[in-house]
Amino acid sequence: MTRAAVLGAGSWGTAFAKVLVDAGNDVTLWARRDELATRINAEHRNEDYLPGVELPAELVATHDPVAAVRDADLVAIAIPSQTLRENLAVWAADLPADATLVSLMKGVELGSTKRMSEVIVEVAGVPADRVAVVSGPNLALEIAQRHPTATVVACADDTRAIEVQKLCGTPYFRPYTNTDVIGCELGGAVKNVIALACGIAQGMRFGDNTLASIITRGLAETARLGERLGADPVTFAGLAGLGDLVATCNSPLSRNRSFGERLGRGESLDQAQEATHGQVAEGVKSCRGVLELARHHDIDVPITAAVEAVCFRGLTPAQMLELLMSRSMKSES
Ligand SMILES: NC(=O)c1ccc[n+]([C@@H]2O[C@H](COP(=O)([O-])OP(=O)(O)OC[C@H]3O[C@@H](n4cnc5c(N)ncnc54)[C@H](O)[C@@H]3O)[C@@H](O)[C@H]2O)c1
Ligand SMILES: O=P(O)(O)OC[C@H](O)CO
Repeated sequence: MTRAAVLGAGSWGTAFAKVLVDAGNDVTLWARRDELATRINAEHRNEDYLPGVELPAELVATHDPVAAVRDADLVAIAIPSQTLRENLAVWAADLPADATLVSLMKGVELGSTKRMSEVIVEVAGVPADRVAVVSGPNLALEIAQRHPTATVVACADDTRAIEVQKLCGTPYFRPYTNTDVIGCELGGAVKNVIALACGIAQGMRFGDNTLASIITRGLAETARLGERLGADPVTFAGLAGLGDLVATCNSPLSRNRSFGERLGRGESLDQAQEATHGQVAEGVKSCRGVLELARHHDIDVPITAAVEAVCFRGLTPAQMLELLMSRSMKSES
């Protein structure tokens, strides 16, 4: 039996740990709070993050990261992107030498503008082909409820991607492989920002045409930036691109879309933040990282820039829509 560790017992870490148990692995879940680990072991539930979901009795939770990763063949990480560097610096020395490290996170690091797999390579001191990324239309609660879902396992080493694919495939969770790590990761990080924009439009009570326009033009700016960074443009038409955008931008379960909706209704950043009850809306931080990255490569990302301006520069949602609609006319491509 394969030993797997999942570091982070929030919505996605817990749901992915459940997937790994259902796929037949021996899984330990690390929780930041000792009290949560104890509760998961006693009640087989994680109500704050996955309400109403019964977790498998075989899933073991611990507050001790060393115990969590001991002898693990696969170590998956699901914590807020901006905390990865500091946490991994503590965990790195105890990671088993040959384990595959899997990023479940969707963000861009502020300051360095690095993708999460790049941060893992740097901080854990491992070769890039030992790091895989899982990304796609993967709303945690739906997966925990076993709704049929597809995803992508991206790794520069195709053989390793296939191994991870086998380890996390279940009758309700269908992973495809891809060697385009840049495209898959960027798709996941930028869609959070586009989902904020969709939420803002939703909060302003605009309809489906507006949503579809933001989704499609959001995909265009993601692909434009991705191509410049070396991604395969085809990836953006796949699960980690279009698939994730459609799911996140349309779902009331998305924290990013809900956060945007509050901004669109006129709430402040602090008010919207408070309403997340500590859960992460990655797009709020990543919009700055993505914008920095795009500017560094001289790529135009108007929706990302507009979202960043609403979050941090006092632009109102009405001004944001006006700004986007009054840009100079151009060809679609
Ligand atoms: N929730 C989803 O549906 C989903 C799906 C796919 C990917 N993701 C991505 O997975 C990552 C984790 O998201 P989530 O949904 O599990 O978030 P979450 O907010 O539900 O949980 C985050 C977890 O990280 C812990 N945490 C918070 N601050 C921390 C810190 N400073 N150090 C260590 N741990 C800390 C929390 O205690 C919690 O257990 C994000 O990058 C997100 O974009 C989420
Ligand atoms: O709830 P969100 O907005 O973080 O989105 C969750 C997942 O990334 C959807 O694939």
